Amino acid sequence: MKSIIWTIAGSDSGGGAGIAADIKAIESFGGHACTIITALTAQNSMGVEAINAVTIEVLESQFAALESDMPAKVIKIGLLANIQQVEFVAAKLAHFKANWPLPPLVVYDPVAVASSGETLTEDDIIPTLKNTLLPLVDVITPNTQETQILTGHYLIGPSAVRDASEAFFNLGVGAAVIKGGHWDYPQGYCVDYCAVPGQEYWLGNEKIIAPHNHGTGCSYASSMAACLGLGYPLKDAFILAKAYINQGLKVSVRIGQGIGPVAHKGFPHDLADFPTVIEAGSWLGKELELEPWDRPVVAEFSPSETQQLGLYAVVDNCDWLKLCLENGIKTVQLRIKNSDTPNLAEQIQTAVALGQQFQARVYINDHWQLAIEHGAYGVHLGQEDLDTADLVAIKAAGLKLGLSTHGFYEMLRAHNYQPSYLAFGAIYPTTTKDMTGQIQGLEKLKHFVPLMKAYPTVAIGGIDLIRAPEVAATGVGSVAVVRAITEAADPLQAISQLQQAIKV
Ligand SMILES: Cc1ncc(COP(=O)(O)OP(=O)(O)O)c(N)n1
Ligand SMILES: Cc1ncsc1CCOP(=O)(O)O
Ligand SMILES: [Mg+2]
Repeated sequence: MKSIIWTIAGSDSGGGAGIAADIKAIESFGGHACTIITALTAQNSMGVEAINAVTIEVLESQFAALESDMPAKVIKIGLLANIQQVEFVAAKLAHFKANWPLPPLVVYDPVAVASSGETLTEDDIIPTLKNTLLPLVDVITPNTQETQILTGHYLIGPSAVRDASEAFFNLGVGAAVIKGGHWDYPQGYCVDYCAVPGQEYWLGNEKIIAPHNHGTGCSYASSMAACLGLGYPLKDAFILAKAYINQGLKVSVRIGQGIGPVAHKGFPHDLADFPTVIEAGSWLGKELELEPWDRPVVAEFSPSETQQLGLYAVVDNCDWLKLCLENGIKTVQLRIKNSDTPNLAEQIQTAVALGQQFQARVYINDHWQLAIEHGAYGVHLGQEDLDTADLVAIKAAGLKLGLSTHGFYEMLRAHNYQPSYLAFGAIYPTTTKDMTGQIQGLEKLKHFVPLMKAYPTVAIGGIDLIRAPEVAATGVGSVAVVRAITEAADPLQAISQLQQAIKV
């Protein structure tokens, strides 16, 4: 079933912002948009002529109609035209959060000032917003000006952005997404910030010079709301919203005599529209004073000799490794999770020798120092290893590098390193490893594979003989399995059947 997203916002008679933008963005991501209209604005591409706030009775009737039949997974809020509306909406949200079996997430785009410059709300609305609404907000998506109005922080640099997000947390907001479209820092770049207490994400891309950008704020917040409704983690919703806006800005056109609307072009599919995940150690990271600034981002690892790594067996000892190689598997990983395994170094040495003997690609999981020491073909690392492994040494030793990713954010982070292959997981639930909250599903895999078509790609997690054909049909170059081989009644037959099943 489609996820239901309510948008509580004003209508824009010009069709570029507010409710119109929200519906288009939500539907682009496959959500179902329901509307609660707070004001009928009279505006066009030249500006706002009138704001006709609806009465509380009209607001109430819209809430009542939806609440009884179509409860929301996510509620996105845009224009609230006066203090009474803020108080009324806040009371409703408090009620939903306390009483609904599945409390809705609340995304608030604090539309304080229209892009055309006209004030859309009453001047004295701010204290009421802070006291009643913000404590109920899970994600706030202000621009520079709105951040300044709500927090008092003038965004002159990265530390001020952090201070502003802290100020939002102190007001009871769960997560702050501060949009950098209006600040030119670093010069020529557009940098966006997303934070929850204790964790921050920075995204950047070259500024897109697009005069027709009406409705970008509404569309950004609605995209985030839709992605959260689809169950994407915040950092992935952040990436996708940014890509959606970039995509729309690049093809926006004049409609009317003034500023045209950002275009709505569906789920973003072109890597060129996706922002860069800003790493500490990259030049953008240094500009933003991200720590640790002295850990360089090492890129361009030894490329794979093939895009199609085929059936990929992930095993925890050399007996299994040998059996897989003897039965024709050309990509195998030695994954020994216990670092105290007494003969770890010998096993790695044996695995490397077996790989050479069978002219196969043998990757060593985690133990990159021993992999270098024993001249392994490659290493497979996880996202957390990117913060600790000596990538300079791995690259210098000529080892191939495979990287795990779980979602859009991690995929784009891994892309910064230009590894030898990218793995996407877990595609299905698995008992081999705790992947709680990280199950991607086939639909996301269908997005990942074409976006990362420059790399050999691997799908892992819960794949068996039945699922292997649908996984292979996504175009992924390799299917990695543990239990489908190691727990098969007849492992040799399983290997042969899996090899057949992934031929598309
Ligand atoms: C092919 C492949 N993909 C993903 C993983 C998972 O690696 P990682 O994230 O490092 O987790 P652990 O395997 O170390 O638990 C993998 N091993 N192989
Ligand atoms: C190591 C790993 N990383 C993501 S899922 C997974 C385990 C895959 O095991 P299985 O094929 O048995 O589901
Ligand atoms: Mg690992």
